[in-house]
Amino acid sequence: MENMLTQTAARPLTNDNPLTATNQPVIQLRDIEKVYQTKTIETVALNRVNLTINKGEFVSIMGPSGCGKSTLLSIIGLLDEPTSGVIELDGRPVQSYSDKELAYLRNQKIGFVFQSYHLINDLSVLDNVELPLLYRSGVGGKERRERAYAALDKVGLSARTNHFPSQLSGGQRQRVAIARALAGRPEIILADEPTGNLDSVMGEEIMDLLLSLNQQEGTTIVMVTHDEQQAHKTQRLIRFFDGSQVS
Ligand SMILES: Nc1ncnc2c1ncn2[C@@H]1O[C@H](COP(=O)(O)OP(=O)(O)OP(=O)(O)O)[C@@H](O)[C@H]1O
Repeated sequence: MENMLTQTAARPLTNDNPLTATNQPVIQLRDIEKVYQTKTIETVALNRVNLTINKGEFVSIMGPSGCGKSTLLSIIGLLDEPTSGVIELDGRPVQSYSDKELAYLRNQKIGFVFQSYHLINDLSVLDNVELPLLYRSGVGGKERRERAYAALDKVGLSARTNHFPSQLSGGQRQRVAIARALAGRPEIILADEPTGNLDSVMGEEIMDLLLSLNQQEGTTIVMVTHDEQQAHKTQRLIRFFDGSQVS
């Protein structure tokens, strides 16, 4: 593997670049409830969840199928709204942000990585990584390309920029998806079972990459996983059951 993040030199330690978790809350959930109502059934997906995640933390979330993990990530990532409760980002309730500020948070502060990669098969690796930057004001063509190359270099895929997703292994595809998130320079990465489709060797590689991002760049990571071993590599393991945090 060429030039993985794990092999790059750590950046100097500054307030913006902590090498370990800080005591500064970046995400706070207060009494979050999410109720899905269909014609026939009401499902309480999240039941009064209270959670604080500090800047620079790597937190994993585990729990049985249907206990609300993906709902929690969607709400933290501002893709979905809670039925009640307050979310604070950087100490400020999300409700107090303007639409413009919310769009900024969604697009720039937070990066998403999904189990099924969500790559576009007709686009090259480089174009996949550049794509979200097209929707960013203030990022011109030259900078887009530079950021995409840099992100692909970080995940060890600089030799694959002209490949298409179908020409890559599952682990490589997930690395492209991580590079796509990194090109946006997010402070927070929300990863929903990022190794769920991978065999154990490739899963380890992706996990090492996420650990390096957290340790070397200070990126806050919240990861849903079914893998106990991987969860134990993170700084904190939160268990959910039936919409509530149990430990
Ligand atoms: N759009 C929706 N409409 C109705 N019910 C929903 C909706 N999305 C999720 N649910 C329900 O909310 C509960 C929590 O779902 P969620 O996807 O958050 O669970 P999960 O822990 O991520 O599960 P898995 O591990 O299987 O992915 C489940 O009972 C699910 O059926």
